[in-house]
Amino acid sequence: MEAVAEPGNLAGVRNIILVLSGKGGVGKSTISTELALALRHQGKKVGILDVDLCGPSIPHMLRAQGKAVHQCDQGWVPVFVDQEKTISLMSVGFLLENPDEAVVWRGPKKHALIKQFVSDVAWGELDYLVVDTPPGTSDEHMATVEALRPYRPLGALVITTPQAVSVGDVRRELTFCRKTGLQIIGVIENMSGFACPHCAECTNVFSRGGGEELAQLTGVPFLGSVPLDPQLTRSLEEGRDFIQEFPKSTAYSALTSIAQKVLHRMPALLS
Ligand SMILES: Nc1ncnc2c1ncn2[C@@H]1O[C@H](COP(=O)(O)OP(=O)(O)OP(=O)(O)O)[C@@H](O)[C@H]1O
Ligand code: SF4
Repeated sequence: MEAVAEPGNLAGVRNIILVLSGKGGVGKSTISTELALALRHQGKKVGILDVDLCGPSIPHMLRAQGKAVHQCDQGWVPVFVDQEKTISLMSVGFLLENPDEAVVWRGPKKHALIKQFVSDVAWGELDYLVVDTPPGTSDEHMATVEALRPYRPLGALVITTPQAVSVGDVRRELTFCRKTGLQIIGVIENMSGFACPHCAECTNVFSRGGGEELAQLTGVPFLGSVPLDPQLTRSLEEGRDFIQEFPKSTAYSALTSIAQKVLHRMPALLS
């Protein structure tokens, strides 16, 4: 049986979720953020590790930009995004002098930071740690998976948009998971239709169902479709809690249903 290591700063973290996508801009950071908020609303304590070194957008989405990361005996203390301290966040965005400056580091420096993020953040007790990764399957993904592999349960959520070109990228992402021994929690289709802010109508701007079809073809669970919702875009822009503010929206139903499926699927990854 595979060894289960639970040392150091991840000792109090009960589940780790890696969020992956084949290409950029499909909503990986959006899903990471909203999943964390949805899990929090279901009473869970959640941490977010933003490993997207070149485009750390989560501090903005959670209105935490400009906050400072402090040091303690165990390493970095993550930033708490709410007063109740139910969501904590660590991002390279907190370490840059100018948050608009691009990270142009070479591979070894990126690897070192990822390793440090995995080992040196004092998360304390967490039900879920959501890890937002850069798009694709780069060296950074290898470094992240290698650093996190000893910790279980560890699973991957794969985000796609409905179009065939994005679905093709996801196929490569699933191959990456299989090759690196990463268990797949499921596939999520984002930007799946346009949810009208005035009525419940959902219009399929692009084709629909590519994510579900791919999940079926590859034997991976399909966790749900999240529509494009202008209220969600605005909430992310303004760093507001969409899950709290729009409980009647189609995107809310989709996101909370996905969070419940994740809660249900995680223990199964141990068996
Ligand atoms: N379901 C949705 N409804 C409305 N807006 C969305 C939705 N999903 C994503 N967006 C918007 O699309 C943009 C891209 O999303 P996001 O930054 O999450 O993508 P990403 O895959 O993380 O990108 P990157 O490749 O830069 O890491 C953001 O402005 C976000 O607000
Ligand atoms: S989506 Fe259709 S029904 Fe909804 S407000 Fe727009 S036009 Fe009206």
